[in-house]
Amino acid sequence: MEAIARAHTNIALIKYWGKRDSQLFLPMNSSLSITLDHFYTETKVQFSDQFEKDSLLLDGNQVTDNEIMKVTAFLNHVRNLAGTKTFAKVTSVNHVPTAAGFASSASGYAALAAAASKALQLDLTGTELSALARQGSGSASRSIFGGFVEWQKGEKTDGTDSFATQIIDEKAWDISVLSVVVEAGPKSVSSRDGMQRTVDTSPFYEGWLATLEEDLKRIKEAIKARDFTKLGEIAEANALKMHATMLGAKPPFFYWQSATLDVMQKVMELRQQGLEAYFTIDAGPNVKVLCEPMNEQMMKEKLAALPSVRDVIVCHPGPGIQYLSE
Ligand SMILES: O=C(O)C[C@@](O)(CF)CCOP(=O)(O)OP(=O)(O)O
Repeated sequence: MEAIARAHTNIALIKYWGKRDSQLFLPMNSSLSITLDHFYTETKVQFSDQFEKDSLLLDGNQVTDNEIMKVTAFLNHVRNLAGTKTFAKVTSVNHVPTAAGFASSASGYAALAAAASKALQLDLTGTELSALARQGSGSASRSIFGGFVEWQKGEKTDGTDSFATQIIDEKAWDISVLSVVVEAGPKSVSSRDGMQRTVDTSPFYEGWLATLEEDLKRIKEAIKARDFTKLGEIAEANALKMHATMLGAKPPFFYWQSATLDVMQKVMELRQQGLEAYFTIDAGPNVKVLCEPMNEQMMKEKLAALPSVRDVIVCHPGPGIQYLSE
């Protein structure tokens, strides 16, 4: 029994940053993202009684024990749904600029959820697949769908109401998302550890949470109205608020390098000059710059000209889960 699936990465405009239940990957708040067309993970899963344990080949390399433990824990969810104890061989390839550490847990666990459930002939709905992928990595719940996607936090303690839904598909509104790759510095705190430390110790965390319902409501209005300015302003402010929370953590931490600030300041300067763009940043030094398609080439040239920028890849809204054959 085997299957292959492809899932694309996503960039959050309203960030997921903190869990209310770390076993079930239940978030403190709802989040909203754009699935990207250029970056994806392709994963093949084979179940066989011949296998004595789960194995994972990632980009042609065997992985660490910790990584295989996480995959086995995740596959146990799928095995429980299928009522089997069979082990699996997982082969995964990240089609992302690896040099930039773009290896995305979102596309990785979304592709794994889809391929593993398909291989075991579980005919899951998009909602069920999103809730399953969430238990591998929270942001993976969003990569099940294409276009603009909302992961509703849910209220139930068992997480059955915490899954993503598509707001508009990838063809409904074309926005340019420039992935700006800066110098890869020392390994920073993982998003999983970073959000946990922030929730546990930052006095700014409550203030962050208090603004999110309004941010989400207003950005959905902006999407409905195709109002790029409103969408960009909310997304940029939301990212900055998220990064502010970690500065108050114990011990404090941050992801930005000087190159990150170079890009942020250039985007603000260009906006002042009339070239409208907004930035968002996740748990790393790289920056995603939002602009309208008519400005993407100019933006790409301006950003690529910064000495600390290594690469600029132009993305657009991309598709949800795809099943492939050999
Ligand atoms: O994507 C976002 O909403 C914002 C972030 O990227 C950070 F900026 C968080 C992603 O966290 P994830 O890797 O999904 O954590 P997990 O559930 O502990 O695996």
